[in-house]
Amino acid sequence: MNDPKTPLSEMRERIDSIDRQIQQLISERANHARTVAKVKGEGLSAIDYYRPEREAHVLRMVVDRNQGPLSDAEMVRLFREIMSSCLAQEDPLKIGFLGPEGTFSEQAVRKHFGHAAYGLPLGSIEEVFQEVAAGHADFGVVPVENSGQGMIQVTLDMFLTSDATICGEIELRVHQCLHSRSGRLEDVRRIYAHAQSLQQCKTWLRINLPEVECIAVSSNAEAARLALHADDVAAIAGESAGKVYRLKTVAQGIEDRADNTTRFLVIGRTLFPPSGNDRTSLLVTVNDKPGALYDVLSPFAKHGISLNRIESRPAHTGKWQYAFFIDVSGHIDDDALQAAVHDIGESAASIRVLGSYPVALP
Ligand SMILES: C=C(O[C@@H]1C=C(C(=O)O)C=C[C@H]1O)C(=O)O
Repeated sequence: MNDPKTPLSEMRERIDSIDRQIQQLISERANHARTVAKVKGEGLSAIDYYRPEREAHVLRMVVDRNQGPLSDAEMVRLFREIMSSCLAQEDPLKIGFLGPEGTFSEQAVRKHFGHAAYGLPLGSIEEVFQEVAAGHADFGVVPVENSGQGMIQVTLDMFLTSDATICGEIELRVHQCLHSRSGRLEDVRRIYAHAQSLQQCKTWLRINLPEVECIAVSSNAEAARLALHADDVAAIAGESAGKVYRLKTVAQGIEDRADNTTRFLVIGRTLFPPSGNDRTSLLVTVNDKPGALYDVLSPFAKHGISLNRIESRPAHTGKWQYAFFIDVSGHIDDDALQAAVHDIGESAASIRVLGSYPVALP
């Protein structure tokens, strides 16, 4: 006990022993997951085995059991990666996202599907929808809303013209950084970033770099790529984009709102069963007549369903026709929601269930 190294080496031995057990259990788990996959059918691909509702349930149990010291989000991340590797034993899920590498969309893909999934960087939100529809990607991940700036209209409008379903939602805390080749604030004369990111950092830019020219480009990762070519150019992007393009960080956490969060949707081609804590997205079009919106909303109150969100867009089907994107609590298999959808169908021009999916995990 007098040797100060003894307690340390004892602790390390204990950690080694725990690691051996963890590793053995992970292997055992992977074997079970493989057996489950065999039960579901031989020779199928990952998308046939993948059960988002079961994964959400597994992760909620992880949160319920968690007693620290690691946070719920950390525990969920670790278990997500274990499930990701278990599922990818067959062949990995292919996930389309708004590229290039290093975007917040890619971070959302990793948060939801883990690192064993195959990420397919695509050129635009439209392309993500197209590649999912064509079957080139199993799922797609698209941004839909930012806590400070509201809805991303391109994404909403894609649901008006495509058959995409919604299979999940992801909430990502967005931390913005300023990156450049030199890493020195005094060198910066021009800043590249996605328009949304410039908006999110407006106050910081006004205070710290009032004279600098700000230029909007197609993505933050593209901004980082451009910053590689000159010493007086900086890019606003996430930490991972800075790493991908080997830039130095001039400043971090430069977003104006401390709770800056972007919500992403997982899009696919099918609907999944209930997970126990779900949200349903509906697309309702109405004709221009008195009380149209009242007729859409009153069935939710009548059947005791909580409305989470409503957003209106021009419907593209005719002048002055409107499409309402409505998110409610519950799964479309619930009797109350079935009844509400039936009632709305009586008065609305059309109603479509975009998807029922597990509420975002931490
Ligand atoms: C093992 C299963 O299949 C897949 C793998 C899971 C896992 O590793 O826990 C969970 C759901 C499925 O995506 C299952 O359905 O239980």
